[in-house]
Amino acid sequence: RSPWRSVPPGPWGPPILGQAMDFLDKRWLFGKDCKQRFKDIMYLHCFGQPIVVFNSLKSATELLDRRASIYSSRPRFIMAHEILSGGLLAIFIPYGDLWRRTRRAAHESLTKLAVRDYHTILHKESVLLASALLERPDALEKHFERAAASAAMSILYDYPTLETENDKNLKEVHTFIDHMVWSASRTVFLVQLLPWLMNIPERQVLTPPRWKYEGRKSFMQYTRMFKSLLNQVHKDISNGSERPSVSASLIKNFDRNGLSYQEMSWLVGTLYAAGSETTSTTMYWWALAMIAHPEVQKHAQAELDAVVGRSRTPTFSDAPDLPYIQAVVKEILRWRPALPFALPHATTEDDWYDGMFVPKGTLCLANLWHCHHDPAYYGDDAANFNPQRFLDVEGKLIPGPGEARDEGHKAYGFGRRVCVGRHVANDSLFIYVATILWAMNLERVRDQDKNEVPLDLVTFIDTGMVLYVFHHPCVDFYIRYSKPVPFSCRTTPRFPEVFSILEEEKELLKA
Ligand code: HEM
Repeated sequence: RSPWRSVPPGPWGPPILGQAMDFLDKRWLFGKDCKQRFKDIMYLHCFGQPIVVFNSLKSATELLDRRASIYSSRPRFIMAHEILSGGLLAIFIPYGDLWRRTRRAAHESLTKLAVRDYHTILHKESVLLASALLERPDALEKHFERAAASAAMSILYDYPTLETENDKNLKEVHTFIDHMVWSASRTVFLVQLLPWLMNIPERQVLTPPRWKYEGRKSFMQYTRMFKSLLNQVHKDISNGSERPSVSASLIKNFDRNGLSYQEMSWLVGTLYAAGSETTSTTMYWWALAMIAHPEVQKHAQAELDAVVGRSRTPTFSDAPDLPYIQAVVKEILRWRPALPFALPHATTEDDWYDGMFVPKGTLCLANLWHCHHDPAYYGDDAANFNPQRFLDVEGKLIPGPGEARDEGHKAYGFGRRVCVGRHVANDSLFIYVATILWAMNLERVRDQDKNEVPLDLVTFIDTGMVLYVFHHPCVDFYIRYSKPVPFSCRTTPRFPEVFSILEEEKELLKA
């Protein structure tokens, strides 16, 4: 059976051009009729690049999870990965020995058990976040960004808590992320289209390729930055004054990891790049869900009052008794996955699926947005925010549906490339959500006439990290972080002692 059969012709005439144009108009990807139009799996052969889009959990998990041995590479990101990052950016490393070594090292530092070492950091950040939200609810997004950045820097480098985002090192790391994302997402570099340009030597006389020279120069500059952050932890280890951090654990296991110092420094830098904005974006969506669904807040707060009480903030030891809060975290990752297409995978061998040929080098995208809103898995209310779907009649957590049984969603991706930071992410989201809801009510802002300002629950905005999907002069198609249209909210403390308890805990956690 020809793979083309699964793709209806587009409105622009000849099938190939029609499909390409359809692909450009990416709104349909998020649309309700996506599956009706394109079935479970969509195959596109566009300007030499085979692309597969999975529109159902069944096909995505069948290939990306169960056939992970051949579906776990990444497409080439020549400028962002190979030049700017010297081939060391863990999220884009192709399947092979280097990826295996970096993945193993990252995994060992971020297991469910290892992440417990960072619970104090996360607890402290949650208290700071709650205080900041009570003081200045108008800067909602900024507070989530600061908390995620500060937690990530502390967990990765044992960095002191960041009061603002004006820290010099943090700014440098963000400059790198912006540079990397920009060069990964646009057809700004001809080399992405014509990879043979990589063979032009940097120092030849006629037309020296400045992009290559500049890229390599930036790589050296970023390497110095990541190494200097790691050096600080190294010094602390030598003085015997180090505290738990991912860098410390990597340095101590240096011999076993088989990673060079440079590879290690880039691995930790990548973990920051991968973990910071995903977490803050998810929190931003969560705040939107809370003000749109006051009944969910009430339910969660009743659980918090029963389990935690009103004399202290929630802690990680409360987690087993807070199933509704855990369900809220699962639901937000399902309802609004921060990366609606996860990250692209690439195949390392030819394959067949359901009578369709998937050639080696195919770029594979899971349409998580659609998978997570599929009524076949999540019922008729799949489009709604409803944490109850993860609980049984007694209020206990239940496994997710079918192929999503582990987490209840696939927001962390698939197979061997599944998000290595998911335990940190889950724990961060849990404690932030629990502490904020314990401390305050989040409400919709009202205008002068006391009317509720409408919320846009679906629209995406074109800011934030951009994911490269496909480069071509005619088709510059890329998928972005899903982010809500900016909104603000009002916060009110739930009871008078909230401020004093938060202040006390801040002091305690400082010590
Ligand atoms: C809510 C927060 C997060 C979300 C939604 C998220 C989502 C994802 C997704 C969808 C992928 C791609 C998986 C695939 O290719 O199938 C991924 C990969 C990755 N994530 Fe996360 N992530 C989050 C937080 C974090 C954190 C906190 C860290 C680090 C501490 C992290 C580190 C990574 C790394 C290193 C990869 C690349 C794995 C590889 O290519 O082998 N992520 N994440």
